[in-house]
Amino acid sequence: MPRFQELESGQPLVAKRYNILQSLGRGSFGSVYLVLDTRATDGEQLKVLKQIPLGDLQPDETVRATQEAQLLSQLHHPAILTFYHSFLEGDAFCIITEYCQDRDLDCKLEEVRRAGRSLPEIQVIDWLIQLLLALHYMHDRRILHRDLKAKNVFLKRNLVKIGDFGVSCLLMGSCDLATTFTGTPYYMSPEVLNHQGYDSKSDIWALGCLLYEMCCLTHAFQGPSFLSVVMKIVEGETPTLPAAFSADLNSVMQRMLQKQPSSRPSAAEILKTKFMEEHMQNLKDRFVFESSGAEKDAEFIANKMQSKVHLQTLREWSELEKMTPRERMRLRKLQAADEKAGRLRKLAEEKYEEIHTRRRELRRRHFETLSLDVLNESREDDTCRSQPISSQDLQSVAGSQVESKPQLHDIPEDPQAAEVYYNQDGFDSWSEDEETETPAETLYLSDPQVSELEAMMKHMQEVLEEDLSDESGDPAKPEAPQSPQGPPMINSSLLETRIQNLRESVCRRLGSEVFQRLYENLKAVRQRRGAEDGAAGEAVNQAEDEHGVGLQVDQLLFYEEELQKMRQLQEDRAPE
Ligand SMILES: Nc1ncnc2c1ncn2[C@@H]1O[C@H](COP(=O)(O)OP(=O)(O)OP(=O)(O)O)[C@@H](O)[C@H]1O
Repeated sequence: MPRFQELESGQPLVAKRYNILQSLGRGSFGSVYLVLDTRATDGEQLKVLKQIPLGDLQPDETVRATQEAQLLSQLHHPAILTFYHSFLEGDAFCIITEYCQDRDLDCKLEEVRRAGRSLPEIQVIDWLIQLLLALHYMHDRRILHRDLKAKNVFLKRNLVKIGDFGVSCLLMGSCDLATTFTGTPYYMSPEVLNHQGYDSKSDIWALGCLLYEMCCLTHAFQGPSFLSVVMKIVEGETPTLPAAFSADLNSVMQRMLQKQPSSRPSAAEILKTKFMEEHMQNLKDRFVFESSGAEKDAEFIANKMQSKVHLQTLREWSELEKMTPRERMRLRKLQAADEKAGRLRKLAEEKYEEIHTRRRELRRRHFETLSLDVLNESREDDTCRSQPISSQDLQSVAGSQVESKPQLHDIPEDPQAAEVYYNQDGFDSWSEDEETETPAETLYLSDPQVSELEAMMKHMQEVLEEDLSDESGDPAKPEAPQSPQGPPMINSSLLETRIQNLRESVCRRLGSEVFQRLYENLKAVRQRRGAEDGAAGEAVNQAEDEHGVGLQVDQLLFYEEELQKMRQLQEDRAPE
């Protein structure tokens, strides 16, 4: 199989349809590429290809991973990264997912941190609602995420999408194992660290950590060593949000970070609190506003109104001039356009009034800051724009699907050229009949974008109408997810690969000599188990741990110890 890195345009397509455009990066499981789907029929040509080397995966495990991947492709939620399909190509397992051009939440938070800013509370809540809706949808279907973290939340036109749902399970061969051994410890719950199993409440814990991170731009539980992070999670105090955030939001986060899983609310219970319901209603209104194209209507109307002013100027000019027959003909045409502009103006005034009434209503619902354009900071003054989705972004993303309209300043002064402009501008094609319908110019969002908003609104409406007290009695509802039963299926060869990858990555960053010293040092600290945290922290500091390398080495040692324990368990269970 050709290495994907070598594939460029003109090279063979992957799976006979995907053209690799660029590399997006490397994660702990494999490489990620932006691809062009040459057979896309859904308007989403850009997709993501995740290529995971199979290593020593056994054939039956490969089949199971493919089956599970197919299951994931049947999940449809606007806040869950769409999983299109998976296939085997040479020595790699490939997954095709939706592409999120605004990258992941980890990058976004880093950007905000570097700029010395913070996220406004309303933005945090907008994202929290979407993430809770996604978890609610998955938990209802007895599916757990198990690896929720900022890096697995993607941003697309300011909507959030949880990615890598179940992917770690597909790859580790066991969800229990996946939970313990995927990436970072920062989101691990006390029950996972105490080996008490993972359930839906552990996903809630991880989301609580993420909520803290969105507000404070640092991890909820931090420490200089892996062990110190673990100790804070298991025994430390529940963190509090800074005073800049509301007491209601702080209380939501603290409930999500209860040490006892049973004391944590479910996603639906959080969404059903008065505080969250109000925000959901508010978000729903803004989505209605966006998807109806009302924002673009305003721009359209403004352009048309100014065109009318321009027509008057031209008419006055022509009266002053001695007109040739050709110019008179032109004037007649302009007058006809002028009359149409008059009718249009009337329509425009009505539309304007409608939009302003709606805006006033939105503001009334404690929504002062319509323009929290986190993704597009440059448009700070544009307070009329509703924040979650900017139609300018959508237009640029939709690219060829959306025709750009001529701007007012493009109107030529020369009457002949102006005539061409008016013809292009659609005056002549605007029939009386059409005036009563929605003009084509209001269709600014592409179908997938509108349906995404509509789907999100539908999910919010469902939660708003849901009666939680009915939950237990409804036989049609799937049961809440349970902790996995029975002994975990251990795929030690994949785990070894994971450990090996981690080791190589740290070695590359530190150099093998420094790595070895740090490794031995931390190992000695870990072996004196009861040794206080400070000792491990000190050892880590010796490696100038600004990028968390020491923490990774500490984590590597933890993995190795756990692997040993699991091997021992396997041996004990093996038949004589
Ligand atoms: N669907 C996607 N849309 C846009 N960018 C993506 C998408 N999936 C992954 N990426 C980007 O590709 C890079 C690698 O992603 P990947 O998920 O493999 O690893 P990771 O999240 O960085 O680490 P880990 O494997 O430990 O979770 C990241 O920069 C991520 O933002």
